[in-house]
Amino acid sequence: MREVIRAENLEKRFDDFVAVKEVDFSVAEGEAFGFLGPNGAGKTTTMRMVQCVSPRSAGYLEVLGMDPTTHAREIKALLGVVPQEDNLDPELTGYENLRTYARYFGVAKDVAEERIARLLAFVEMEKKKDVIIEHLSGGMKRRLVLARALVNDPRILVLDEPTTGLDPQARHLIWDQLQGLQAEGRTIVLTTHYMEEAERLCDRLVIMDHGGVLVEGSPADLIDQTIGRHLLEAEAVPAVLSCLDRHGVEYDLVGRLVLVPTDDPARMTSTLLQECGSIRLATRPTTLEDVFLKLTGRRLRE
Ligand SMILES: Nc1ncnc2c1ncn2[C@@H]1O[C@H](COP(=O)(O)OP(=O)(O)OP(=O)(O)O)[C@@H](O)[C@H]1O
Repeated sequence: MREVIRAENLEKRFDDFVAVKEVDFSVAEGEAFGFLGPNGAGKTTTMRMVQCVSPRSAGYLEVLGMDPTTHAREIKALLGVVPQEDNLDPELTGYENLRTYARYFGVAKDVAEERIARLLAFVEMEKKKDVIIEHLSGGMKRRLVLARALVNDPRILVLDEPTTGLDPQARHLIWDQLQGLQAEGRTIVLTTHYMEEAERLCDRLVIMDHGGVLVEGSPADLIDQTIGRHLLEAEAVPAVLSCLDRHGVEYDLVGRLVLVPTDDPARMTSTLLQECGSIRLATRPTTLEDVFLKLTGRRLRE
């Protein structure tokens, strides 16, 4: 598959603070690629370099075969950007916001009208297209920002926390729309601190922390390689810990819980129940949150 973004040893410094350090990643055409990490991990800073709005301090970066330092205009014309903060013009309507962008990108008037109508339908905002932005809900604004990012018919869609702050229904709608866009063949690059979003949308992702990349892979690979498919959670009482030790089972202690990776949750459950009597335990699929916890000792959202 053709590579559309490549970063090697990418670095961004603000004075003597290194916000992004020695980051490597590559994005293939048509895939959904994610940056998952807690606040301050360096996700937005990385995205801004890709979007050609913040020059890199060191390293190599190529977007659609071009260097953002020398070809910012050409790259920007081929990107659709959903920034972290909604920056729609609050005094204009949704339709007017889209039309302003179409003019900015020099889209011919008749093409723009047809495209804006199609995009408003796509994000389910036809009925509200003439309402001024400040009278819309957060989810509606987010959908309009997504539609606006598509006005120039971009090859790559770059989204910085597309669903932060939205309720579950609004979030699911955006997820469906992003999956639809990927099915059309567009490349999707997104940042998120929601592990569910990363698991659901991303073919591959990097997990970032403190400006660096911890691991890269598909959600399933990262889970398999770091922990395994299932986790058993039990109270970290002495009877449980000594039972696990007796059986030579590895575990992690997190607060008052013991987390036990297992390929056979039913067997592990019955062993513990037989040997420890009445204890509280549960098994569940491993998540990327668990992967992050395992790698850093911290939760994604603390
Ligand atoms: N213009 C700037 N000047 C100085 N420091 C900055 C600047 N922009 C970002 N930083 C710092 O760089 C680090 C990474 O910030 P960044 O916004 O990339 O994190 P993030 O992973 O996107 O986090 P969030 O999930 O909160 O958006 C933070 O410590 C931030 O304070």
